[in-house]
Amino acid sequence: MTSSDTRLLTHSLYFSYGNREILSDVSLSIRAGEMVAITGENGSGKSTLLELMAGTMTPDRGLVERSCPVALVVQRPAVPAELPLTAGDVVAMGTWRSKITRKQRHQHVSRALARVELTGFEARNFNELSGGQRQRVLVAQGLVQNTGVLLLDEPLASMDSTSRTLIHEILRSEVRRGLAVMLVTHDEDSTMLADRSVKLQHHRTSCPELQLATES
Ligand SMILES: Nc1ncnc2c1ncn2[C@@H]1O[C@H](COP(=O)(O)OP(=O)(O)OP(=O)(O)O)[C@@H](O)[C@H]1O
Repeated sequence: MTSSDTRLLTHSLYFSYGNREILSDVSLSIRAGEMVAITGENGSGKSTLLELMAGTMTPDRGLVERSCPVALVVQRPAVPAELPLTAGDVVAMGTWRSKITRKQRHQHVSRALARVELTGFEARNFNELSGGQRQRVLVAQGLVQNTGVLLLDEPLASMDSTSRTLIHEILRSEVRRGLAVMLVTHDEDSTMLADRSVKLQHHRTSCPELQLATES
């Protein structure tokens, strides 16, 4: 790690699906108390990059360094429609690392659902919620993990403006408390809210601030 408050670092990542190159020489980092937006066209490799950073996929070449546990909030979780998982179950999945009692687990889940304004939704079937409500449940699952890094894959995609504002406020408040947040987004407001943004293009990252610095 280059600096003591760096939470996650990627060194020259390369990744291909078969012989199709997706990421080439991607290096980036995120510090404690920082929010970074990852942008780029559909298919540019944003979700793949998050999976590599979270460790749920392995790069072909390059290195990911993590100074703390990392939570990943995926875009669409693999919850089969016939599996009767409740919103509470989905949030509780985020507590698997914690050695806590059943009662404490229940309290953590209720608190996380209350934060995303879904109090009383605990016993509701996850697959019967609206798209925006499901996304709020997933954000709650990310928050309940209490990690040092939170990676979110398009967390606001199906949300109305009230929910977007709520999630923005929650994320900013977590960042103020020292969380490192990296979110994939196509949403201008989220990009504006981030401390910096990194664009994936032609398999690589382009960093607007660095480009401006070299142009001037
Ligand atoms: N399991 C897979 N096998 C083969 N190709 C894949 C697989 N997953 C993704 N891809 C391909 O890799 C490329 C990058 O996908 P990825 O989902 O990382 O992009 P993205 O930038 O997150 O896209 P979007 O903005 O549409 O969510 C796409 O062309 C996609 O079709």
